[in-house]
Amino acid sequence: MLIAVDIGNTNIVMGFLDEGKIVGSYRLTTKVEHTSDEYGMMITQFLSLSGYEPDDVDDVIVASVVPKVMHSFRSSLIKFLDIDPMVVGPGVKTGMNVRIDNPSTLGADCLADCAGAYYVYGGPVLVIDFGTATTFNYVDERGTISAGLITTGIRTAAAALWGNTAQLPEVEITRPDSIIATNTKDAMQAGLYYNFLGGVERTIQQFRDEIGEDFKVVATGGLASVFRDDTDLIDVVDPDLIFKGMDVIYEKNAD
Ligand SMILES: Nc1ncnc2c1ncn2[C@@H]1O[C@H](COP(=O)(O)OP(=O)(O)O)[C@@H](O)[C@H]1O
Ligand SMILES: CC(C)(COP(=O)(O)O)[C@@H](O)C(=O)NCCC(=O)O
Ligand SMILES: [K+]
Repeated sequence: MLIAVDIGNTNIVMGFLDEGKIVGSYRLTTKVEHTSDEYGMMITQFLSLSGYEPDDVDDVIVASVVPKVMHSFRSSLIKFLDIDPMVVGPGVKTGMNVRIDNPSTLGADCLADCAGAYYVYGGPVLVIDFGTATTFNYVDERGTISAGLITTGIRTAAAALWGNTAQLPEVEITRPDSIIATNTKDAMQAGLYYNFLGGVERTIQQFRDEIGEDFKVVATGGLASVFRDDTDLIDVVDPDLIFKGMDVIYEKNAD
């Protein structure tokens, strides 16, 4: 079995892949202070929840955008699974052609998302990752990543709102029943929801205007399903996209 690990700024998400099929996925809070023993305990518990033992794990591939966490996580894999993981980054073949100013600066998660989208859904495809940040990456029909946008995550933006105001509470990011908001909570929920949805739709539209070819839109990330029922500009929501990308990348590099 292959374990694919996405170390994001808010969550570490682990996918267990048995012959390319996702047989389990687990989410934990990204905390810089976690020790390798704490990670090791979580990994072995998740394995056992899915009916596996450490010995069943053939290899691990990691895509990390949090270098500090990467260190203790890697140590935990060495100590508990006796595996030094493959790390998505410079020197690892992805089959993608990254045509931005400095290809090595593209986030490993964005790269793996793009590989997943390209190999599973085909190009051209616009890949949107709704995580701590919201990212848009464009992949053409030949697998060239030619543009990437980064903006605030929905919850990150919302947290800045309640974090910088004395009287605004934390609210759930969810579709409001109506835009006719008449109390603080509803006002925030509808304001955040429609403002962000509009921004996402306009961003997709701008790609359509400037690119001049038809493309699919695939969304992933912890908050990808928020707008799912409210826009026809997103074709597919795939929460496992990054694992699919990492599986392809793993196969390209395994001897
Ligand atoms: N199972 C879930 N369903 C819906 N939203 C989730 C889930 N887990 C996490 N989230 C939300 O998604 C966001 C994290 O998304 P994620 O793509 O994991 O971000 P990152 O990769 O930046 O860590 C957080 O705001 C979190 O509250
Ligand atoms: C843009 C990101 C912060 C997104 O991180 P996430 O929301 O997945 O935690 C991450 O992909 C990153 O740090 N990228 C490096 C800069 C770049 O991609 O250009
Ligand atoms: K992510």
